[in-house]
Amino acid sequence: MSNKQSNSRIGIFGFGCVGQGLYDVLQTIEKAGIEVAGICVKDKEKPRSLPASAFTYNPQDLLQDESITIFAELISDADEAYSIVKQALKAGKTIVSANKKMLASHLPELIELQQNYNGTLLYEAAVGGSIPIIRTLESYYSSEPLQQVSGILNGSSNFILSKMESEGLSYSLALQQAQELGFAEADPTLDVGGFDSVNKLCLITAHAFGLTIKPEQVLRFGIDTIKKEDLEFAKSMNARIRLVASAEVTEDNELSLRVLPTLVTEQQELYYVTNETNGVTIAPVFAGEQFIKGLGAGSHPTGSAVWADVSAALSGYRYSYPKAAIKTIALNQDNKINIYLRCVAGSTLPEVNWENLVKVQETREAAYFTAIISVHKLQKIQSYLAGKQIFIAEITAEQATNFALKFSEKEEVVYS
Ligand SMILES: NC(=O)C1=CN([C@@H]2O[C@H](COP(=O)(O)OP(=O)(O)OC[C@H]3O[C@@H](n4cnc5c(N)ncnc54)[C@H](OP(=O)(O)O)[C@@H]3O)[C@@H](O)[C@H]2O)C=CC1
Ligand SMILES: N[C@@H](CC=O)C(=O)O
Repeated sequence: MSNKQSNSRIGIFGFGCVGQGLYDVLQTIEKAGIEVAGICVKDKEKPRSLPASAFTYNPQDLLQDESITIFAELISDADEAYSIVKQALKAGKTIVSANKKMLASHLPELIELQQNYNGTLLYEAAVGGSIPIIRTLESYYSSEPLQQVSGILNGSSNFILSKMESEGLSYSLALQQAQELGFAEADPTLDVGGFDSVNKLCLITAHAFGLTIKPEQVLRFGIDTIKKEDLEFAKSMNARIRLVASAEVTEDNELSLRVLPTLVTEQQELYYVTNETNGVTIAPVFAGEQFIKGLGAGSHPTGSAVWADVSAALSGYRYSYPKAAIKTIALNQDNKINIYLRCVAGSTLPEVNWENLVKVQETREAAYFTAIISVHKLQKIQSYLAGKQIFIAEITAEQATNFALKFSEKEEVVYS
């Protein structure tokens, strides 16, 4: 067995929730054999759990230290993370990152840098926290075509939805708890607005389908406008609302991507995924559907995923992006979905060739619609709808019918 790990020195960028988690894991695992060479942080005034001598405030102190074998980039600043990772890769070094925002924004360039300079970049912790999803797609499903990869990829949103649903917490109190527990991003809009799930979906798509997609290309609605009425609607359908990210191959053999609040029923695994847990379904063409569930955020679960990458990288593991070499699929967002839409009473919806747009119910405060719309058309009005207190969830055709049946004053709304 290789004894490569016994002489390894690691440089850690960031000592927040994840950085501390990795540090704890390294201290606890006997024979980890990794020496922490230094930790780079930003705030000189912050109280720390380690002596001041463990820290530096200048990234170059680590990046230019020739004795360091491997880096872990675990900071909350995506721009600075990009510059750290780029410099490390250009020097042909090995670096593990948890920064999905940075990774999804620069993936094609980061893949090229690894090829050009023979560096290594791993990022299991960036998707699904402790769930080994990237390595499963990359290594185990390197050659089998996949039909779908979908699931809950954001711990904070799931925590908020669970707490509102099971404990009746307000949205703002549940968000505050997610922040206090270290699950939320420095800017929680990334979590509740669905951006974080989009970034993770882009990373999944590169490994599962061989496509590098820009985050802006993905349809995205979050849970930031949710109200208790929406949870009551879901309950009346014997369902729960989950923020679901999905990459699926359509009937025309093209790839459709979206992040949407979605009604899930007791028959679906995602119904039972609660709090900061994430859950991902992989549907390979031959193997049959599989479901992986695990803690999607938090200090030690994420630290564990970083350590798994550090350990694998030190044994010579690197991603090969096997599906990119095959690249038989293109992105197409023309597939149609059924949606539930709640808006302020009297609001005007944009005219985008809705199909079956039905105003199911109107109260003094809100109007409730169901409709069919293509992913592409919904994406076109995504920015128009933002900021208008509109909540959208994907539902099934059966749920749309059942919702309409509950109200006798069903009214068809026809646009051009
Ligand atoms: N929290 C989680 O559960 C998960 C987080 N991630 C990702 O991991 C990364 C870290 O998240 P998390 O630990 O929660 O964040 P925290 O906010 O808890 O910690 C961020 C750390 O980054 C440091 N930092 C920020 N900017 C700089 C900079 N310019 N130079 C050096 N250090 C800097 C901070 O320094 P200082 O201590 O001085 O403030 C702090 O130590 C993020 O990319 C996040 O998206 C991924 C999976 C799960
Ligand atoms: N903010 C993220 C942290 C892990 O990726 C989340 O809530 O999932």
